[in-house]
Amino acid sequence: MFLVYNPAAGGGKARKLWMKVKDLLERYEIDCEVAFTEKPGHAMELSRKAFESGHRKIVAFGGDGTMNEVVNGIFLGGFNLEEVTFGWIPFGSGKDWARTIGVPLMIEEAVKTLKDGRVFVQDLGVAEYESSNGEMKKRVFVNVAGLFFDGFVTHRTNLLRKKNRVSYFSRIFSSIIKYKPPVARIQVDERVWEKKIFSMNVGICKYNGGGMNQLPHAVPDDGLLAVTVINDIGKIRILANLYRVFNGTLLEHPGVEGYQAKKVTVEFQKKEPVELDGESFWTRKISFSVVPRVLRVLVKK
Ligand SMILES: Nc1ncnc2c1ncn2[C@@H]1O[C@H](COP(=O)(O)OP(=O)(O)OP(=O)(O)O)[C@@H](O)[C@H]1O
Repeated sequence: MFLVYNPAAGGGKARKLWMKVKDLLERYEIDCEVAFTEKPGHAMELSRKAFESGHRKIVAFGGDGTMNEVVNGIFLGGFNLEEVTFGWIPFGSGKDWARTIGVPLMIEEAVKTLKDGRVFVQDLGVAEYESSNGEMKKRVFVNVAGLFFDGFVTHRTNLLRKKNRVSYFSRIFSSIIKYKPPVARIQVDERVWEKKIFSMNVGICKYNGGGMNQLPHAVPDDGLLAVTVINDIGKIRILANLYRVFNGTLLEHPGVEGYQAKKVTVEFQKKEPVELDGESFWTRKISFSVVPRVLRVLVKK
């Protein structure tokens, strides 16, 4: 087994937990090679190298961003994802992927799952987008992608030096005030619209932003992308209905549309921030598709 350990996860708190994780790995007799990430993007390189040197069980310690990089390392390396079994010890602000698929959120139980868990095979999201120099790029996502307000707020929170629930929620509120919904052209399978949208998510799983249920209709292994479109219903209504992302009733609001689709394309009039599993970048055009049941993940029995 190969462990990619992100010491920067959880605002750097992960670094202090290494001895605890090491003890747990020994206690559960899990034999593994470990590598620490040294910079953003490094987890991708480490997982690709682990595959090349023969590892087929690749595990990460970190948040959704670390898992995203570990999976992208294998996918963008051109290797067959189905040959790998991924494991995850979730840590950090986003344990959102874990919430849907059943990876334990507590460290000890997550370590134990690496030993005695069962394999769950889920779909994989694929994003193809125009990069800043006009080149088309491809990246996969394991959990949720966010556009419009979701892309904007993720971009702004990623710039925060100190990340905790208070700074995160104050960023959400200040972003709601600041955000100006743009007009965009959206295609969800055969349906096409050109309109102002407040926020949009495309995902394999349900949660993002640290426990917000943005895609209550997502089924991780149905071969489809779940899509939520929040129309431009006005900031007062947005604030008054914010509770719906916490109690799973988002789609019950008449201003919110839910779809299941195989292909989604969004074209903005100018570059806008978009996020994939919490990692943000700017693009003018992005398409999403899905590879059904290809990602093998260890989850609780
Ligand atoms: N050694 C490092 N120093 C700084 N950043 C790193 C390092 N290793 C990895 N990273 C970056 O840390 C970021 C956060 O990782 P991850 O999402 O797993 O944790 P997190 O605590 O949930 O993150 P966040 O709170 O930033 O959302 C990723 O963008 C990753 O590329």
